[in-house]
Amino acid sequence: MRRLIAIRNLAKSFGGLQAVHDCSLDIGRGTITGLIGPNGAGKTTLFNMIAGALRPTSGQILFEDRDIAGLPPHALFRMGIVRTFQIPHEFAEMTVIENLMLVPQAQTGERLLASWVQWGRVRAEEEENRARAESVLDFLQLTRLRDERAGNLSGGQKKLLELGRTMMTEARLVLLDEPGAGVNPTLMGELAEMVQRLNRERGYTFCIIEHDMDLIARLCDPVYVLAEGTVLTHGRMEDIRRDPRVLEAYLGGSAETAGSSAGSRLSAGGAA
Ligand SMILES: Nc1ncnc2c1ncn2[C@@H]1O[C@H](COP(=O)(O)OP(=O)(O)OP(=O)(O)O)[C@@H](O)[C@H]1O
Repeated sequence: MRRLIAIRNLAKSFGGLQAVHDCSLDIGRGTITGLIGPNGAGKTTLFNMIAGALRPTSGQILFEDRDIAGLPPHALFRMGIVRTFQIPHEFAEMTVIENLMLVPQAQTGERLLASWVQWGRVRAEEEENRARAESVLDFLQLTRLRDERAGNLSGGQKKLLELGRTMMTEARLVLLDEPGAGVNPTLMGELAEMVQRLNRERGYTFCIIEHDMDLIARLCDPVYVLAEGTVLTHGRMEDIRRDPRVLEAYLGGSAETAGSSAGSRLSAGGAA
């Protein structure tokens, strides 16, 4: 498997707290890689560093062998690293299709002078953009909601729209932050299917943080387990579920936080 991302000895401290340390992992090209771990394990901090929202204290993030650690989000976006958020950030007053058409960067139409002197080209770009947005809606089976205000969508539909927004870019690596949070089981199934199709048919590589272990088991291979800021183990979910060190990490985490049953989180049918 060729690597798309190689993280080497990554660390991030907040004052005296080492949120991530000695963290090394690979994201293979064309994989759907999962990232799990108890609360406070450092998953979001790691995502923030890959997406450029946080500058690492030390270590490397190699994207196709180029060190991208510390590059700003817009530079990473241009390279095809796209992050979607736990809370979808649609423009509520705009329609679904308008939300999609907003995404492409640096269109000719956004440059005032160009819009005066290159009117034909601007029109052509806009038509191309609209056609792409229509095909995204078709792919996500959201065409019936094309002219709906995005603010009126359900939580799960907003997540599909968020996935659609990544499809309007030249995404190479999509970082999905808890796609399953707050989504009903039917839409969860649709979302999972879309991720699989984007992976299979469009060659997107995904890295997913998720507390729903069934969703992780369904989608991800490999799965990395983070605990106390570093990689505890990685492998297939069915092996990870049986790993006593993983159970131990979750038991420790749950004792400090929610107090829920760590065993049931990891067993089939349980969410963290
Ligand atoms: N901006 C920050 N300033 C100070 N401490 C932070 C900051 N962000 C995260 N931390 C701390 O870093 C540690 C790792 O947090 P992080 O959010 O990365 O964990 P997580 O695995 O994503 O947890 P969860 O599953 O609960 O979202 C925690 O102890 C957290 O309190």
